[in-house]
Amino acid sequence: MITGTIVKGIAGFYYVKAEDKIFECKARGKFRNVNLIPYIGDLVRIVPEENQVTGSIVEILPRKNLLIRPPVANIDQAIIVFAAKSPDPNLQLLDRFLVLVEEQNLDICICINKIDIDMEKDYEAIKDVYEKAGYKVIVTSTVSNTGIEEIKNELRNRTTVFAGPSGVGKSSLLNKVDPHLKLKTGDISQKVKRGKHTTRHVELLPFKEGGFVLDTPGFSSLSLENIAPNMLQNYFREFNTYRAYCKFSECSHIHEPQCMVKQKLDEGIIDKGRYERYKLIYNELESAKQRRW
Ligand SMILES: Nc1nc2c(ncn2[C@@H]2O[C@H](COP(=O)(O)OP(=O)(O)OP(=O)(O)O)[C@@H](O)[C@H]2O)c(=O)[nH]1
Ligand SMILES: [Zn+2]
Repeated sequence: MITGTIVKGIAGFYYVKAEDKIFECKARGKFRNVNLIPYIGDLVRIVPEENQVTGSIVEILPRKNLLIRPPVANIDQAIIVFAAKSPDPNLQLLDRFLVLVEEQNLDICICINKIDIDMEKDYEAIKDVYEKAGYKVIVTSTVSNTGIEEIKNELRNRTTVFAGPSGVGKSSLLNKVDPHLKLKTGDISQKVKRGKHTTRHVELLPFKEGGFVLDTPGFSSLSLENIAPNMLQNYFREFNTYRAYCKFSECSHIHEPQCMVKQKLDEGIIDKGRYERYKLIYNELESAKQRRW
């Protein structure tokens, strides 16, 4: 019996990477009977057949976590990729990504790519805002090879989901850190054309220096509607230090008096843009909640 990681699943077969080989495996009935379904990312024990190509999964080892969208187990971290230019950074979208990932309790790293075409270096101000909020920010360019080593350091021996809007350079970055990955890159229209003919499976790609990356657009939807409004503050990590000092324990940090979050906003310690986006998402979640009643 050997231990490996499920890297993809197609039509009832699970592909398990173990001892530097990929085994095509069927799941044995034993754990199916107790309603255990293997997920991509699961660490499993397999019994290889003599041919060393096929085998059976006989046990699923305990999971560290399980993402629902995309459905993957044992993810260590998310790298959220944005472009400094082309497409211009949409911070409202970035904060939504962050909320979703914070909710999943993963380590987070923000990557600002394409800095080679940001002549005014506008990305520096964005980097500053998110570093102050408590995030690690890596700036990269696949053209000038900036930050590639830093991304490698993040990926090594961990399982990472790469997320971010279309066209920011996620595939280009992954190809830079490991040319073996050979991901398709290009302009969006080309990809859409190709997309019609290829089914995209969720797949963990083994990183040559150890670890896995998840090849997927990441989060297929950025609907936050399932988050209760009063939970949202937990996912703006720069509020964490202060919210215990608000007068009201149920403080939403919007209209209550003696709110420490608002005080820190006035003092310039909490970023105004981040706070405005918090308010926007909060109000949106409130209206979604009202609609449900
Ligand atoms: N100037 C510049 N262009 C880049 C950089 N990285 C990627 N690009 C270009 O940006 C375009 C999109 O890159 P992709 O790697 O396909 O982007 P993606 O994020 O994987 O896109 P989706 O698969 O649609 O989510 C391509 O034309 C790349 O050549 C960079 O650092 N600088
Ligand atoms: Zn408050």
